[in-house]
Amino acid sequence: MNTQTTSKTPVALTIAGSDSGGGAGIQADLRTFAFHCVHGTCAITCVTAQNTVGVVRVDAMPKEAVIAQIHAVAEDIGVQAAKTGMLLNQEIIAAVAEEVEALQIDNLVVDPVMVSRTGAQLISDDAVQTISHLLIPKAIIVTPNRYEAQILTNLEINSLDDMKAAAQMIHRSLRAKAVLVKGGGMQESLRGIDIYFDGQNLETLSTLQIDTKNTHGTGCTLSAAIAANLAMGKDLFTAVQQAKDYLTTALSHALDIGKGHGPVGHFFPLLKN
Ligand SMILES: Nc1ncnc2c1ncn2[C@@H]1O[C@H](COP(=O)(O)OP(=O)(O)OP(=O)(O)O)[C@@H](O)[C@H]1O
Ligand SMILES: Cc1ncc(COP(=O)(O)O)c(N)n1
Repeated sequence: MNTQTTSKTPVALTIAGSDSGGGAGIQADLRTFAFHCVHGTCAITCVTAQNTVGVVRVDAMPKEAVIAQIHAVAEDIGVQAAKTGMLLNQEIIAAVAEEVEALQIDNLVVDPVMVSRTGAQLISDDAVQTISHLLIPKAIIVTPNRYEAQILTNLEINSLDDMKAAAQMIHRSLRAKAVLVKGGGMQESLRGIDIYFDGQNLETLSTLQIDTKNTHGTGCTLSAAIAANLAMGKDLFTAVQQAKDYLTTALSHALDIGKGHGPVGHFFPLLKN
């Protein structure tokens, strides 16, 4: 028996909430890391009771517990890249921002989970301010959806030009190193088109539009795939492009489970047909 362990295994950390339905949050992130051959570690910020129809209940972890999880991973295993998802409240966001600064985690992908695809705000106004001012400046990239980009900029976003203006404003006024404004919440002709801006390059990333109601976990999967690619040492734009390809394939293999929006499917590398 070969007892050697694999050396130089890339490690990624997700700091996010648990989704009991397994479609989004920590569960989607760890699955995405695994399908990139990246070892996944996690710091759970909150536990949601949710399914394909909606969120029934959310219980926050104490901020000390969140920090202890990050510490335990960082001081022993090390972290090549991290992503944040649902951070829930101001205390957790501020503590996470302080910790990533102290640990000098440079490859930090911030998915600013604030508003659902349907436009409902998921966190308090205070928490929005804390994400904007404490966390986004520490990110290598921030990935707002349409509504999150609207909140971060106070712009109405209805067109591709609006998405571009928002990406540029988030870069400039919130000091985000790079921005990906996602188009999943746009009208049908723009769905699946994302705008990338890193201060120099303004790129439009478009893919096949997938006609499915099973879109739960798209944002989590995309940001986790970016973090996985960064953990493997890819440059930022390549990491984003390849993550987008992964997400599009996962979306085209989405799982038709539950009564609502089923999760994107990650099993495609294992499927024969
Ligand atoms: N129908 C679709 N076809 C192809 N790509 C899509 C489709 N819907 C969303 N996407 C892509 O999914 C990714 C996530 O975008 P979205 O705007 O849905 O983010 P989100 O709101 O954070 O996700 P979620 O709906 O999971 O909360 C983006 O790359 C977006 O372009
Ligand atoms: C615990 C948790 N985290 C994040 C999301 C958003 O998921 P997504 O934007 O990928 O659908 C969610 N529904 N639940």
